[in-house]
Amino acid sequence: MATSEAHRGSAAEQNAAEQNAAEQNAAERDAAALDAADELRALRDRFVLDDTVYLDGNSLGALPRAVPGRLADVIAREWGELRIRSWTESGWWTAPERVGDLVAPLLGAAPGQVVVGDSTSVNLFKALVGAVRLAGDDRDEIVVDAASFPTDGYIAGSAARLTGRALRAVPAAAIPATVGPRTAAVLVNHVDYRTGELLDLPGLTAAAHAAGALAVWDLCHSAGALPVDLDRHGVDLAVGCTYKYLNGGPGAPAFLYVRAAHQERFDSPLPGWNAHAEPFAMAPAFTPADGVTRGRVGTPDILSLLALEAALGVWDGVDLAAVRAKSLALTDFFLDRVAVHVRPGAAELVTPVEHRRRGGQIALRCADAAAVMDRLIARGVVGDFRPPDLLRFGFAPLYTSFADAERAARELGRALSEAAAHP
Ligand SMILES: Cc1ncc(COP(=O)(O)O)c(C=O)c1O
Ligand SMILES: Nc1ccccc1C(=O)C[C@H](N)C(=O)O
Repeated sequence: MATSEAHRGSAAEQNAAEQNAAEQNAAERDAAALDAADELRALRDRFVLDDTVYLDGNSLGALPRAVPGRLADVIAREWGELRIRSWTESGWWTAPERVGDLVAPLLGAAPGQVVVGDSTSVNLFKALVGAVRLAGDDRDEIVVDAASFPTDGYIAGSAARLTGRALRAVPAAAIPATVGPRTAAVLVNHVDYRTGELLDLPGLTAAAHAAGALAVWDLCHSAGALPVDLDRHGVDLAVGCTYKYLNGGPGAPAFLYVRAAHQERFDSPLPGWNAHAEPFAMAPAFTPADGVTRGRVGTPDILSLLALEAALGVWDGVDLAAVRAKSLALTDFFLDRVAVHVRPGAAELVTPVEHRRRGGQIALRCADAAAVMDRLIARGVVGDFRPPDLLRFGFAPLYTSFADAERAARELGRALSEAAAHP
């Protein structure tokens, strides 16, 4: 009897294993079919990738193939041979505006409104103090989304102290009810770096405007991940980094958008000589340059800036609506596969399911998230951990495949089971 029960047990196990294998094959076929139908799939070849499933492009984008050769040329020829002549002959001096105009279409901005340079943090400072000055003296508070990336809150705090304004940090949902006749500027992150929630840029911008305030947006997690349409929605000022979905490389310079209508009155709190109308006149008095150039500060970081310029070549001929459609399809597929591979209760989804509220990443909450992510990375799937308990998975649509999403979900299920078995 014991033998026949053991026999029945192993037959049931074998059955389950066969069913799992069949389900797995079907999932891999589904992923392959989705990849075959993906109109962006050829773009993956524009990047240097390996066998790793790389889902951290929302922190550091992958390396575009065109960058190493271009950077080698900048170093050997433009710097090594032309030296100082390159400021004019190689177009170094005007690169911040030129590269800004390459970023602009990805933000839904007409030319002449985006300049590239400095870090996001520095540009946040310029944008916020600039916004307060544009708003005028009778407005004495800055409103900030309390869930912002920390640097936004820190810089807003300093901008408030320096300009003598109060800082009010409130949840994004409370912004429309918070803004009023005292509000100078509102600072919001377009996509929450933790939860991946996409905030309502048109609605919150309109709410700020209805109160007579300026809307300042941090686009770090949306630029290159989805259409932004700054011009169409009347955004006043915006900033964002270029090392995530724009693949500019570690520490790549950030961008600053100043709406054309505000440029004449935009008064930067960091008016370095590069922001001067005639920098080479080296005049003792400051006269701001026309246009978005007045958002510049000092000498641009040429190597990083030109690496970014080369990296932006991957966007040639790419339709942002197709990027967004693929991003949503990838994250939907990943969630479907997580439901299959992850034991119920082992991880909780914190990213909104609705498309209109989702950016380009998925975040899951689980116990021992840091250790789970370490296990997952050891299994060849790179996401990241954000304290206290989040696993983040960024799906950069230009180089992430549906097969990657399937493998990531499968390995996640294993990493979670392993972590539960060996706490
Ligand atoms: C929303 C947001 N703002 C700002 C930053 C960073 O700013 P910085 O480029 O100055 O490091 C990040 C990520 O690093 C971010 O996610
Ligand atoms: N710039 C970095 C440098 C080193 C490590 C991470 C970053 C990030 O960009 C973090 C990102 N902003 C985040 O949303 O977590």
